[in-house]
Amino acid sequence: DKCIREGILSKETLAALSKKIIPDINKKSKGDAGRIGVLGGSDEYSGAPYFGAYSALRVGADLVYIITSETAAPIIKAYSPDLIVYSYLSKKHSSKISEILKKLDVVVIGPGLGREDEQIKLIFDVIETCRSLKKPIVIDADGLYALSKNITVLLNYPKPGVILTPNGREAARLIEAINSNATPWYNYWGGNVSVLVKGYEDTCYTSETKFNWSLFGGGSDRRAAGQGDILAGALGTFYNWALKSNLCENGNSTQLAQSVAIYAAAKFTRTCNTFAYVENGRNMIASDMLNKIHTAFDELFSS
Ligand SMILES: NC(=O)C1=CN([C@@H]2O[C@H](COP(=O)(O)OP(=O)(O)OC[C@H]3O[C@@H](n4cnc5c(N)ncnc54)[C@H](O)[C@@H]3O)[C@@H](O)[C@H]2O)[C@@H](O)CC1
Ligand SMILES: Nc1ncnc2c1ncn2[C@@H]1O[C@H](COP(=O)(O)OP(=O)(O)OP(=O)(O)O)[C@@H](O)[C@H]1O
Repeated sequence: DKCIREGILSKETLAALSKKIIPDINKKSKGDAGRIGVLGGSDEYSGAPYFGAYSALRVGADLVYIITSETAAPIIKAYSPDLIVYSYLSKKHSSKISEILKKLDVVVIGPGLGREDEQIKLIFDVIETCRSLKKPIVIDADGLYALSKNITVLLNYPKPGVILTPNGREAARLIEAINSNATPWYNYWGGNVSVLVKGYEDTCYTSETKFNWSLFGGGSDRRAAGQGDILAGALGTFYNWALKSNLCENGNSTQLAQSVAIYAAAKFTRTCNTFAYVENGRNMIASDMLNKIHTAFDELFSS
């Protein structure tokens, strides 16, 4: 079946590389398979950071931390005892946030963050802290809204880089904010920032065009709220694993690691969607996809 438009990476190569990044689980210590943080949640949205964090954990990170608002924290704790939830998502706790960021492998910014000025400014500070710590980050949802309000904040972000995951509308907002014809918009921030534009086709753009691809097929027609959050959390875990795998024989390529992690997360989310849709039909919701993580993971990544 022809369901990927190829750069130099064929869909077979992407599938093989995404299997290669999955770490062994034997003889490891807690933390070796990843410490992922999700910054998001607000008065309105407690589900989005939960979906993201739970997905990162179920995909295989050992420890997943949520940094969220005081209002969302107790709600998320009640959803799951498996997540570590801090109620520090406010300016007054900046130093506590920085301490938590230091121990993370990947930081996922944005699910359910909301669009209050205070939270948006806080995200700019978080990005600056991540830059100085050279933390890989994934930015989704309202994190992308924040980025559109200060589009230069990611310029020349250092390795191991950033992955942005806009839906069509969020991509349009970023393009409007960039407002330049000088370069393809997705290369605006420099070589270490890659972009997944989600939709009927998922398209991966890196600064190395040879690692770009587009994926369609699978999934279902059901567009339940929260699917993007599931993708962003899973991507946090896959990105960490891809960075730690030696995918290139000659040195490490950030862009290849990003491309493979994005492929793993996009394909995984579509496969969870397919399985959940088969069982629930048009009544499917994002929580049904969380129940299909094991089956989807086995289908895609077991050797
Ligand atoms: N259970 C929850 O707590 C959820 C919270 N969410 C959060 O809600 C916040 C806002 O996200 P939204 O996606 O609503 O914000 P957007 O500003 O991206 O979308 C606003 C509205 O635009 C429309 N839209 C979205 N994508 C479109 C597209 N490609 N083409 C045309 N129209 C489109 C939708 O009707 C949407 O309600 C985010 O922080 C997000 O994480 C969502 O993740 C859904 C689940
Ligand atoms: N028309 C479509 N057909 C098939 N799959 C789709 C379609 N639109 C989105 N998807 C898939 O759904 C997943 C999430 O994308 P979506 O556009 O729903 O994100 P989002 O709007 O950020 O989600 P959220 O509701 O969590 O904010 C991706 O894996 C994407 O490939």
